[in-house]
Amino acid sequence: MAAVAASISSTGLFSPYALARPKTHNPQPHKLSNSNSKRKQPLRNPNKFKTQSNRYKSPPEPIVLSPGGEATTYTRLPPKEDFSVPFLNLSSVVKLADSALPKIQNEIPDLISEDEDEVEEEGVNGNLNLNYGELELFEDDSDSDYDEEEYESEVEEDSEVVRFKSGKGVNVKDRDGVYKGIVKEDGVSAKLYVVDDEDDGKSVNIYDTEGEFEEGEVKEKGVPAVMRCFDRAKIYVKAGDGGNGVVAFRREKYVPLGGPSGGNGGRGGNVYVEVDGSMNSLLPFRNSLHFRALKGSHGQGRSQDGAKGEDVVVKVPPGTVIRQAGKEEVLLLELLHPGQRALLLPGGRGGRGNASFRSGTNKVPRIAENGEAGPEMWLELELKLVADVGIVGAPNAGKSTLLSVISAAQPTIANYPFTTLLPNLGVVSFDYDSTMVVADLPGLLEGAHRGFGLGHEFLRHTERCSALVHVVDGSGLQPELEFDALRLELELFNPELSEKPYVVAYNKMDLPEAYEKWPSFKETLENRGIEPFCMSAVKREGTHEVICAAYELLRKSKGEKEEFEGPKDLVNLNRIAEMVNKKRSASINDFEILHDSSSNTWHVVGSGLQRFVQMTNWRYMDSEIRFQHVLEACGVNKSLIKLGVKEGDTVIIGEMEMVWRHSANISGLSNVKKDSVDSIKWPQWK
Ligand SMILES: Nc1nc2c(ncn2[C@@H]2O[C@H](COP(=O)(O)OP(=O)(O)OP(=O)(O)O)[C@@H](O)[C@H]2O)c(=O)[nH]1
Ligand SMILES: [Mg+2]
Repeated sequence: MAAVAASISSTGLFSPYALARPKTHNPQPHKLSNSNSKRKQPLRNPNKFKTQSNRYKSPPEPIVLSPGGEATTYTRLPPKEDFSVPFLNLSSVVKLADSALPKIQNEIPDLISEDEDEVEEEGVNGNLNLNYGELELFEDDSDSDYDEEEYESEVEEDSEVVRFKSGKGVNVKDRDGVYKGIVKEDGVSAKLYVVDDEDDGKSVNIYDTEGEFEEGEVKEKGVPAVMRCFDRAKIYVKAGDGGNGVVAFRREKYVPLGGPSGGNGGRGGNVYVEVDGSMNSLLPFRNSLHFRALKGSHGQGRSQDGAKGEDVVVKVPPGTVIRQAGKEEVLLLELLHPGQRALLLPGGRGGRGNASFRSGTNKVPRIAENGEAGPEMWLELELKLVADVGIVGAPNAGKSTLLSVISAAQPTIANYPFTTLLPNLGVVSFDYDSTMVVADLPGLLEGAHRGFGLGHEFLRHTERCSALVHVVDGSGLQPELEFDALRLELELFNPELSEKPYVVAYNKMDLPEAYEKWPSFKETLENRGIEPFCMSAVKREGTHEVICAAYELLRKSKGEKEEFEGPKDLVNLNRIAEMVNKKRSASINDFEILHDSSSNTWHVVGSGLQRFVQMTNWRYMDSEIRFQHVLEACGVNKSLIKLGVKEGDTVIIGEMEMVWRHSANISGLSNVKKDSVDSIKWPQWK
């Protein structure tokens, strides 16, 4: 400790470190590979940065709810260009029940006459590098707004390779007719054999892969962007930096030697997360994903402290789960109830002005601190619906119709699969006290557990439901098989789901084909100990019984849960902020030294020390002296010497890169002019 100040006073060098400059101030040599690359990036478009300051002033707009009386209906069709699933060619629609249909494979030879051999050779039995076998592409030609120019597929004459352009979905199915996903990205290429079917003028395309489709890829691409954003979002949050403290002295008539009067910087703004009951999806985060709280103002002369930076509040819908990006397994927060507010990131502390450094031994301190940098992080948000009962079933089974009949919700109903892309919520009220929230979920397909169709995106929503209603389309070919396939999907996705209590509702009883099959369906299920209900959702017959049975299950399961779990602990919503604060208050004495012998570099790592370096304002001479003093006091110098640091080695602490110089009398460090060091008392580092 003594030697440092001694050598400064005697030699005028900053010893043991010469060249003590922050890395960012020193553009030449000693730049290390791990130096902050962000700072080196040139501003590509400075205008962008100007507008960003307004972003956090306008938190995401809540989605306007469609009128639904007492019910909350969450139907919101995404912008047209964002999805392409609903406009399927009906002839190519796949339902769970379609597994019993004659396979499309058998139809192909009829459609292809001359090219049959070629198809057999290259297209069908060719080298398909896929796990799930051969695929078939069905172009989306039922879209009335179909724009030839927008969707250009270049067919190269000899190779028949088609390159897709984005903005148009092409549905991919395998030979069993099972829907696999959508080609939606630009430039995905596939080998197509385009064969015109003269009867209806449509074309049939048989797919041979170019290798672009990986199973995982299909899943990601298969979900239109709007749906990926509906219940998942990645956002960036940053708390405001603290304002800088300043060095100032009081100068006033008749007040000689007025003393230091530099004010402290203001604290940076905090980042909060708040549950907004009027929101129902994470779609607003599609357009705004950076949330930055404002920086605290700098201190001023006359001991004026800077103002606090403005906070930013990120509004999320109820049922949002927050994780740190890249560490998905660690759940940070779960926000369920409207009005809940969590302090996520506390703003940086304001730097102290020179008035705060005044002490009995140093009455004219020429030192002030930088404001502390506000913490920042990327967060993964995931929305899990908070519904009591989930309606599940194959596409087109009548799930939305059922919801529209039992609640005031008005979901879109239409005679094509995947009408429902976003879950709809409806409130079913029996009387004042007994209500339940029912979610109509998008149709399930075989393979949903592997992410096909709307797969994972929506099965997840059923996780929170206490009971399920299985709607079975009675007009399908084999309703029993459809039901079994659905149960299997749920089980494969999550065995816990299949253990939830459920009601089976056999729908479309008004249709003769459904009516005829009802006795055999009922018998099959009864033999397995399940009591199915029959109903006609459009005619509102039998729906009341179904929903009463679901309510009964819900009541029972809620009672059991309470008995089992007991009262829930109050959750500490400010957990993350506490973690940040704990890290901030890490002692300056806790550090580690890493040595890179190839470049003779020593890294001193410790959050307390790094924070100290970041807050040191190098413009002031006294800051550098204090810096040396702190390094000595917390034992960095001693440790380095002990580890064998050599003259000329590079030492890196946080943003600082320095060169080590032994002082002339290194061996007598602790004995030299001890008094001269202790004569200046620095305020304790906090
Ligand atoms: N005849 C008859 N048709 C019905 C009945 N229930 C629903 N439908 C029809 O079946 C079609 C599909 O109904 P939806 O309620 O949209 O089906 P869904 O299960 O929500 O379909 P997706 O959202 O696409 O998964 C519509 O044309 C309805 O009119 C019923 O009880 N009888
Ligand atoms: Mg629907």
